[in-house]
Amino acid sequence: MTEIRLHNTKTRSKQVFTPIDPKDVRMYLCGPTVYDRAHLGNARPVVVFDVLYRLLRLVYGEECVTYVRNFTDVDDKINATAKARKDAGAPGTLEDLIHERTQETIAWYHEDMDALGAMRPDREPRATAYIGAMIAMIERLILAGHAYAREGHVLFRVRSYSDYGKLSGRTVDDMIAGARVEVAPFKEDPMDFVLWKPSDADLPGWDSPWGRGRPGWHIECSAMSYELLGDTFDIHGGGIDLQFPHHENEIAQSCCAHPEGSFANYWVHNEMLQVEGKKMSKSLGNFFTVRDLLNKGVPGEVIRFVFMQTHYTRPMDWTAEKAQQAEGVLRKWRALTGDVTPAAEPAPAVIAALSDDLNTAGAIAELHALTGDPALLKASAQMLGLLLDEMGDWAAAPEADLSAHADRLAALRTAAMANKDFAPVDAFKAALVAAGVEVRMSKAGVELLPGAGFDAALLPALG
Ligand SMILES: Nc1ncnc2c1ncn2[C@@H]1O[C@H](COP(=O)(O)OP(=O)(O)OP(=O)(O)O)[C@@H](O)[C@H]1O
Ligand SMILES: [Zn+2]
Repeated sequence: MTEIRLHNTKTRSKQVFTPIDPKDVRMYLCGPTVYDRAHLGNARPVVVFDVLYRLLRLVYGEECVTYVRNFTDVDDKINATAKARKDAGAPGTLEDLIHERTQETIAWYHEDMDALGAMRPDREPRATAYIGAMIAMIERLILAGHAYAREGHVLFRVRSYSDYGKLSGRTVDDMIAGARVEVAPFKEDPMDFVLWKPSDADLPGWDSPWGRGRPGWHIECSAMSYELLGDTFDIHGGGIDLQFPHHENEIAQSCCAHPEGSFANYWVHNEMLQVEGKKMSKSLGNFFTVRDLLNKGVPGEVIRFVFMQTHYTRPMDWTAEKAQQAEGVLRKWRALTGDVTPAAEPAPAVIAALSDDLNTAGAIAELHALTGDPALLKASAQMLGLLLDEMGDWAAAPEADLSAHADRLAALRTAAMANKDFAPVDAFKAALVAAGVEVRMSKAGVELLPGAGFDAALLPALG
């Protein structure tokens, strides 16, 4: 059987992956909070873990892998968007509007992630369907002395769990010094975190032994993974931004509520998609959505390809240039493999690259070597979620012929050199750029290339 190696954050090393039960390989990924469209950064873990899911299914068998990714559908940000709609006069109760918002966001999420060629996980639990399981887990924690109730809140007693901080390699004292922790009067210790909190009368809430309230974010993943995957499972994934405190807290809760288990054996974290060196995030406002790109005409397959060119443990930027190169390669491969029936198995070298801690860039390099064997190329690319029929043959649309526009721009430039009036050149060039054309002007001549957001309908008239 193919040996898979994964970088395990827990041990800070690349390890051979040995499942607990090869007939039932179990993976949990922290999913989105469903209050708005996913930005491009949110899509990175989806693609990374989709590649891992596909690999696990190939190695262990399609029926032998369970992949769970949750939807966090209880959150202040969701409430805020629903409230804004209500204030703007939308009909229905706040509860209706919250439900409407989460339903709509989940549908968008599916649409956008489907477009990236990501398979749907086997289970996609919504937090609101597991409130009972969360309450049960919190009760166990209180009974075992790992949590305490105060003023309608329940808090996890961080100092009661001696392994706290192991995943992220910090001591509790470092964490207190380094993090801005909320010092609330009901906390025994500033590090303690919320398992349950009271809810305002007009916001979603559930009856509990501690009054009407709602769960903290961290307990959601502990409860849902326990219910669906058990007290010990194989792989837990998420963005590196979640390592502390979210994952640290998940471990503390799960291991203290179910000391008979060890929670997740392998922790796999993807690095961030960045914008000028900073994490793309809603709070920094430096984001664009997957939908923005798709609407600009960037095929989902191109987005996926660009992601896979960088190892998941490295930060990466999105650039139009990378998208353009990816598009060029995919067009070529799609033309080569169009009607070809894929080979029965992917190339061993592609599987070997993926098995080596998801070396997707290495796997793509292997694909480049397979262009002489279209059937094998197709089977191997499909292993990576590329060249799939269900992604639609976007590459069937011919590349735009921009030669007439290039000639026109060259003629305008020649005229401008003579009469020193560059305004017409600049205007024509700006119109091309607005249509998504990449304009390269040099002494040698004018070159026009359709960029990632190219739209032929916006091309300027030739006059
Ligand atoms: N820039 C990024 N690059 C890669 N992964 C990211 C990035 N931003 C968020 N993620 C991941 O996206 C997933 C969904 O996260 P979540 O819904 O909490 O994001 P969010 O709160 O909308 O994002 P933000 O961090 O922008 O506020 C998580 O696994 C998280 O690690
Ligand atoms: Zn989680």
